Amino acid sequence: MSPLHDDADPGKSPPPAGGVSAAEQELFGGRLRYNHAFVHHEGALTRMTFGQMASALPRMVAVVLRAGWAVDRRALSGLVVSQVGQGVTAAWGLVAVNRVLTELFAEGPTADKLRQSLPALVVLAVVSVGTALLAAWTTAMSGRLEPQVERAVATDYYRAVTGVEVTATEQPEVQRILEAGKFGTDSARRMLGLSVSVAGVLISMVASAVVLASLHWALLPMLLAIALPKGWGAVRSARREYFSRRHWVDHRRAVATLLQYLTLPHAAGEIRAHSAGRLLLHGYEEMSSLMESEQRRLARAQAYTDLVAGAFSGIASLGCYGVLWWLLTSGGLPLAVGGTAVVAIQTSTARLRSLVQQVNRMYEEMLHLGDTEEATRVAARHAIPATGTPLPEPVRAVTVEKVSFVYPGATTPSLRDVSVRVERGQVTALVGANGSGKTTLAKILAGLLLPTGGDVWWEGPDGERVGAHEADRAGIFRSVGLLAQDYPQWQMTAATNIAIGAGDRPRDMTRVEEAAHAADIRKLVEGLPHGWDSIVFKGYDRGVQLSGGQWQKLANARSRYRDAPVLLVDEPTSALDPHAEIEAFERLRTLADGGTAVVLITHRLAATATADHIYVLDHGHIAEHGDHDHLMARRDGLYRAMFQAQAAQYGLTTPPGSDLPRARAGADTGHG
Ligand SMILES: Nc1ncnc2c1ncn2[C@@H]1O[C@H](COP(=O)(O)OP(=O)(O)OP(=O)(O)O)[C@@H](O)[C@H]1O
Repeated sequence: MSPLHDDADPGKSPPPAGGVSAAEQELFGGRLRYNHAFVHHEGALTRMTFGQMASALPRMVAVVLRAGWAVDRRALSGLVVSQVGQGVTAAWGLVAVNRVLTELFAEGPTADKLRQSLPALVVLAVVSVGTALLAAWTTAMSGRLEPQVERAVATDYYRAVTGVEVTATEQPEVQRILEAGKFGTDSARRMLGLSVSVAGVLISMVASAVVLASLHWALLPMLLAIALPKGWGAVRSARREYFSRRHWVDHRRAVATLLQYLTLPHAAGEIRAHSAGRLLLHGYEEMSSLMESEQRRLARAQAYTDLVAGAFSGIASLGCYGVLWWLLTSGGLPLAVGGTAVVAIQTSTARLRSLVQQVNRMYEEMLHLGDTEEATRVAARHAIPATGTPLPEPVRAVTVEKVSFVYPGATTPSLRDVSVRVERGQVTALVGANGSGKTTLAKILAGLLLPTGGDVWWEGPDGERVGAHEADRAGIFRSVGLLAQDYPQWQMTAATNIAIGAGDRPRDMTRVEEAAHAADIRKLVEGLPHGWDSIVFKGYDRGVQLSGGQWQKLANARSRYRDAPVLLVDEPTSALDPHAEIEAFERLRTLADGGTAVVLITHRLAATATADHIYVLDHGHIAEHGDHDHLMARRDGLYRAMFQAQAAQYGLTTPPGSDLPRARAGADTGHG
């Protein structure tokens, strides 16, 4: 029996040997730790000494402030003014305390001393009201600014990420950097909040320091001596936490995935029918308990660091009060000044405690924000070029010429020396066994992948042509409608599911309805209680559940709505019933007859019988091509063998030499 299936309480079981849980081993095939990239990243970070980090902090604060300045200058200016104001009130408060103490410690009757100290007491009261008002202003302004800064940083990041070449996102290193950047977008918000309060505390501490130094110069270094060990401890703990988080990122993601599956509507049936829930939940418990052991390790290390920092800070406080004692007894400091110094040291150490906590968090947020910055930089480096040679107008044909393609990290090419011609007014079919390269070729035609060898030529009416490598890629995307094999199911309205096919154009409901009609889904959508505004996901108020085939029709409508000269459809009928399937293929034929270049990828060879040209892929190269009759005439041909195998399923195999059965679509339309 697998270790995952015993009834032991995973929370109580000891950490597994080698740090790999049975769940990790069984569900994910081994240890999930951020190794290669982590080491690389850590290398860069460990070079960042305390001093380097101290200088990086203002730079990151500047990033956040710049974003704040760009989105809401008034709120940012309000924040700065209120913070400086609070520093000034803190200094005034100390000066007023000093006045009050000086008056109270002076010679004379108590009533006189109280009267003399009254103005300073009034100043103290005004200062505290002023501080409260300024604090309220700070809260209002930062509440206004923080979400805007988060939005600005997140928008920059996601804009950059969605513009990255698909090939680059296939590189694990790039993928990880882009993924890590996700965590820093809300760090920008927290960073701003923390920067504001850290700035507030710092300003009031500087104000206290100035007042202290003006009372006696020796008091200032003492305050620093108390502060430094705590600062060191904070940075050390934050770095440790950050490294741990990076190291465990894959493990965390896997645990989150396990939980996600448990509530995923798509998986609900299998989870129950296959009893997968128990396995997943047990896996979750076991993997989380491994993370808990890491949390315990971190807590122990942090406690130790806090102890060391606290000890040094305590020794410094002791020294500070000793010097104060000595100054008072030796007559170097008046008693009233000593009293003020005690108040200043007390308030400063309280502020210091909160400063340390906030700097600690700020430091960690800074590292995450740094990841977002790095992700945005890497995304820019791998971005799809924004410019290029415009495509000929109108496009008449696309020629794939001696194209090879190797996926990043792959050892063998997925396409080898492939040449294909796609013309408007024709249906071009790509067929072949699983993994033979059809989808890869479609992605290359769509401009999503650039060939590693050869090129794809976009041809105009007079034979002028532009290669995909130097072409304006946005122009290629505009010229292609795509129905991918694993098309997305947008959990939005039915109308959006079609209109999102042309996200670069304003929505045109008449065309949405036409596209839906062409894909045989219009009647169904219009019959829903909320029609086009129905959300095609059950979790919402206006939510409805579509069947697999209905989803596929919606996706078909989407690719139609794009209304591009080239339409690439990858298994467009895999979920359709036989009648719907035949109709769908007939509609593709009609579309081609109307002037579209239709590229059809399918395993339903009855449909390819009507195609104008068929390319048969085998292990990444074109093994055969021609029309249906031509390919069927090849006695030992791959296409013929596949066609016969499919026909045999229906008991339609004919004796050698006799005519092979024709597909209904082909027979009906007379093509092929
Ligand atoms: N993102 C990827 N990274 C690495 N290799 C890939 C990737 N996508 C596909 N491949 C590999 O490229 C080869 C061709 O895959 P492709 O998806 O193009 O085949 P296909 O002909 O469309 O298959 P199917 O009929 O199963 O859809 C396969 O060996 C596959 O493993």
